[in-house]
Amino acid sequence: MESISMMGSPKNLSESFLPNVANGIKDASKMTVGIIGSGDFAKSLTIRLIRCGYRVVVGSRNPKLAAEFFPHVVDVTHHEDAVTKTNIIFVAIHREHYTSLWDLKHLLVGKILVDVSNNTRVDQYPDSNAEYLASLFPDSLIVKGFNVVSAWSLQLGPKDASRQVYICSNNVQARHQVTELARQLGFIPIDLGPLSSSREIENLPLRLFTLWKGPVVIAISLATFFFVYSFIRDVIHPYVRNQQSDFYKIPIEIVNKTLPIVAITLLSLVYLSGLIAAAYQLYYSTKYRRFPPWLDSWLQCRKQLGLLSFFFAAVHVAYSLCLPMRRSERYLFLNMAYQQVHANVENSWNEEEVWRIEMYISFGIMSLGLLSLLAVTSIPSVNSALNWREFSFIQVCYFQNNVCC
Ligand SMILES: NC(=O)C1=CN([C@@H]2O[C@H](COP(=O)(O)OP(=O)(O)OC[C@H]3O[C@@H](n4cnc5c(N)ncnc54)[C@H](OP(=O)(O)O)[C@@H]3O)[C@@H](O)[C@H]2O)C=CC1
Ligand SMILES: [Cu+2]
Repeated sequence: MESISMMGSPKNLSESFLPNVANGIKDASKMTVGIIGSGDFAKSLTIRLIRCGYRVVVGSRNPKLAAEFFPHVVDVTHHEDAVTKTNIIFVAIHREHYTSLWDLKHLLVGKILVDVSNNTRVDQYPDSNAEYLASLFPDSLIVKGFNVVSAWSLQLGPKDASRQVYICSNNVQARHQVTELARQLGFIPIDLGPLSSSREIENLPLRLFTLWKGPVVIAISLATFFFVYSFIRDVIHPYVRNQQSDFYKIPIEIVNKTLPIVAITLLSLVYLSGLIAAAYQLYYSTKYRRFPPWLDSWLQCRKQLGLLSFFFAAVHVAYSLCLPMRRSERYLFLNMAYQQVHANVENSWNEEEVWRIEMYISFGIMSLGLLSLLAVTSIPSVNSALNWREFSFIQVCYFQNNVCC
């Protein structure tokens, strides 16, 4: 697989555009990177490259028009001109337009073409976009990469959380050079080997989205169910039985009753999948048996379930903090005070009740604190900064202290 020959001049290739790791970013100013296309991705990539000290040449069908949207230091020119000026070219156009580059075939021999394209559906075409590009330009060195970052996060710069880029190519040297370029741009490149991995890489951004689908549907269903349940129990039931109108409870009290139940149910789903997986392994007395598909996908979306649980818990806290501010609460309080005066009760302090509420609030705040720790450690950049022991310590800590109001 690694045998595609370097048709151009390999010596030239490695010397001309990528910095020696030891030379670092300083050398980037001498290098020119080409981009075909002048769309959103091309613009954002250009900005990132310039910030990191690279020179950029953009190839467009209409350079005059396109130049207006690029910084003046960028050389915006025709496709032919652009590809002759550099050895590494990002193909920032959609798959359907790859054939429009056919006439440049002789100019692209031995050059690195980086395919950044995405599809709209998983396995949309029989071959991956990168493999298709490779079939059109068999004498070029095709590298797949950068498709998992959005144009938006490209512009935001290296502080943004989505820093991982997956890279693959049949040519080891080309792969290495694009990997190094990604690193210079502040990304964390992940080498996925030969070009056959490109299908997987192209499906990644689409799959990431599907990981949220199930948990979001579950959260919405749970929220609807518990909202309706609380509504019937706390509003409809007193109304039917005693003609007592408690409809004012709908926007805050009923919602605030639903939120923690959903949060705790989602969190229990996170841990339940792990327990079932452990039971499954114990039952078959092996770690090396594949989980059934439903359990597999459940295990994969634990992080999303956990983050949704955190979301519901955080909103619940905000609602709870607002409870005493309500006018209804004030009326109820005044009415109670009046009744107390009427009944000639001077002090209604109930020590047991006081302690119960104090503990209840304290545990609630504590569990939110731990849940936020759990949520923060699930962010990839934080997660990768923790070692295995630190991570499992936080997990166990939470599991043992988990309480809900
Ligand atoms: N936008 C994003 O966030 C991301 C985009 N991508 C990928 O990057 C690629 C470009 O995306 P994006 O910049 O958003 O797309 P745009 O539609 O914004 O731009 C595509 C560019 O392709 C060129 N083009 C359009 N039609 C043709 C044609 N018939 N023949 C040749 N060139 C044509 C145009 O450049 P000109 O007129 O100058 O020739 C146009 O600016 C896609 O493959 C996409 O999947 C990947 C990750 C994220
Ligand atoms: Cu609570």
